[in-house]
Amino acid sequence: MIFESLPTTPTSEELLDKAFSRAARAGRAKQGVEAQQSMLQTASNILGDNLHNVVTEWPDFDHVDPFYGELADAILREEFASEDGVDELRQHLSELSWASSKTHDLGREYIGRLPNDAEKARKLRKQGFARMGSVMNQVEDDLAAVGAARDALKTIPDIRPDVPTVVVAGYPNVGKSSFVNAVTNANIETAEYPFTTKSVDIGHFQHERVTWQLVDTPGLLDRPADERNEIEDQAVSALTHVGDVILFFLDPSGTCGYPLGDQRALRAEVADRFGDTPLVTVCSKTDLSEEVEADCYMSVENDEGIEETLNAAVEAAGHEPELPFEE
Ligand SMILES: Nc1nc2c(ncn2[C@@H]2O[C@H](COP(=O)(O)OP(=O)(O)OP(=O)(O)O)[C@@H](O)[C@H]2O)c(=O)[nH]1
Repeated sequence: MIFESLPTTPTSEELLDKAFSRAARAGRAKQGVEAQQSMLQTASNILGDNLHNVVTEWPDFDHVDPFYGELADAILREEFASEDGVDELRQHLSELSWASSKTHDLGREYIGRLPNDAEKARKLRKQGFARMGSVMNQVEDDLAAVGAARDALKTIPDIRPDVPTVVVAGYPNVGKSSFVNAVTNANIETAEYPFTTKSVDIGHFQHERVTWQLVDTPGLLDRPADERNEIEDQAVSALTHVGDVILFFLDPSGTCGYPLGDQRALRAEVADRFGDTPLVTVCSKTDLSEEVEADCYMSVENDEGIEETLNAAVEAAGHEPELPFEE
């Protein structure tokens, strides 16, 4: 997952400690003005390079897969408590970019101004350090925000946008997880969305030597849109980028507790939200009730129709990917 490899972001204080202690060590190895020069060089390099690294470790959001882009935006809007998610992160990163150049420049500037007198040089070096310290104070909040963003995004559910994906939807208790468990041999990873108590269950199944993802999203695609908050809604929007087909569960048995009319209304809403993504309706729990109109029929209880349901979903997705996905 793209945000997984982001290293911990240092704080301003940590960077200053590191820069000044290394500088002191470098200074001790030299004498007089040279010692001051070496200290300025070391401190500005450490600050400038580390800040630069913090910035360049981030992917370019213009080229991030839309699933991750949109999900990251939702998570960051929550994290920053602001309308701007990724845009706000970009602003913090550009402040850090500025600070990176500024600390490098200050190093150069003060080295250029060092007088020949060792004591005067020491005073000027101290002044240079104070200015670097003030730059770091200015970006303290930016570093903290970038660090918080990194911590929040690190836990994004590990859904792979490049793997063909069946998204499961339908009201609670209609049999979604029983089906997902049945086809994935209960080999399910559960990941929490970092911004909500909602989780996502990701399983895999093989179809003609191709690995597919099966994604269930309890709390998101199992209720009407007006019960989702704005950020949950954006998570749904992110899901529209990964789903190759929606498998919608209709449970006519009455055991799930939702009338068929409500279930059909949810289906219409989900279909609408996913736009051109094909939707396959599966009538579940056929051992319990009369069948209603659907594309396929299934009873996990009787182990009937499971393979057919998978085949219908894969066929509706309408494409076989070129490369099998290896774990
Ligand atoms: N008789 C019968 N019961 C089923 C079948 N499939 C699922 N169930 C039962 O229906 C209940 C709900 O099934 P789940 O698979 O948990 O439903 P879900 O849609 O994943 O529900 P949430 O996890 O709450 O979203 C469970 O008690 C299952 O054992 C079936 O084919 N026949």
